[in-house]
Amino acid sequence: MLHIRELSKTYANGVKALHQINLDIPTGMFGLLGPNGAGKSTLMRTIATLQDPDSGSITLDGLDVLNNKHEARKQLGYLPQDFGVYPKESARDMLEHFAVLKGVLATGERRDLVEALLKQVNLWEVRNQKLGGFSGGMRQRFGIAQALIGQPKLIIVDEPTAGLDPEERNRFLNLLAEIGESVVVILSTHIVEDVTDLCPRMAIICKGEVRLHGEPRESIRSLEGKVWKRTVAKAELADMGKTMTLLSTRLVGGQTVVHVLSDANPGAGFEAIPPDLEDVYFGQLRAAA
Ligand SMILES: Nc1ncnc2c1ncn2[C@@H]1O[C@H](COP(=O)(O)OP(=O)(O)OP(=O)(O)O)[C@@H](O)[C@H]1O
Repeated sequence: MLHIRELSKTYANGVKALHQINLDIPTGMFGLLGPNGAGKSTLMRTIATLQDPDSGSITLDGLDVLNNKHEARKQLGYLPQDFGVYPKESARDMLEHFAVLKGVLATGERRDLVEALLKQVNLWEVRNQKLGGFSGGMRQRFGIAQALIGQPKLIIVDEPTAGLDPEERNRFLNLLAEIGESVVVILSTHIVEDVTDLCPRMAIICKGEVRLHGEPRESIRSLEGKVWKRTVAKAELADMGKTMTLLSTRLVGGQTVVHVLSDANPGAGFEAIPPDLEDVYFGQLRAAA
């Protein structure tokens, strides 16, 4: 279990990236959802002990992470947003190298570990190919393999599915879900579906603050009967925005479809629809605006 208490960070340029963040994150997949600039990467890097907060604490199964960074690093695996690889190295050689860095020094043990990891992330067949020729999905799965070295209790994955095609994305998320059966996995993303599909618990973070913390299903339930849909002419939108709480506006088959948040029917032509996590997310972003 990971506990984050009152974590705050203001950068030298005055940007308040984290403001008194409190989160409790149990074993399993935890989705950290937020728009660009919300503070997700700052939070991920802070949990990964790569940067210091101004104040606050983080404990992992009782270990004070910020004051025992060396010990904490042994217990965590991190796949950063901009995970770079040496393009001329093979997957196996590079993983061997990471294993050495993580202290797996005995040759036989390391060989067995690398083999097991490559099989786990489904890269065994391509183990001798150069990383430079890997697709985005293969690279991300390789990134997970390196994060798993040392059997970490906590895996931090920062925006891993951006740029992956649907098949690769599914494959990657299934792999994460499998891993999430036994360890804490924090998945930071701005893609709502990633969280809907996978995460029994989540938080929405915006402008450095936690806006919502709980179970996606519960949050969706709290909007039942309050989300309304209508197809509108573009010219109507500006006026609607003045009188109604617009959650989202989307082009569907060439027509603009709006979702509106309202306790009662907001007007002629609206129909009540079952809410989804996107409605929850946009509702929170609007409230934070
Ligand atoms: N080193 C830095 N110095 C100054 N400001 C920073 C620094 N790193 C991030 N910021 C700012 O802090 C805020 C939070 O950034 P952060 O990268 O944590 O957000 P994010 O949710 O990960 O966004 P993205 O999805 O765009 O990566 C942003 O306003 C960003 O511009």
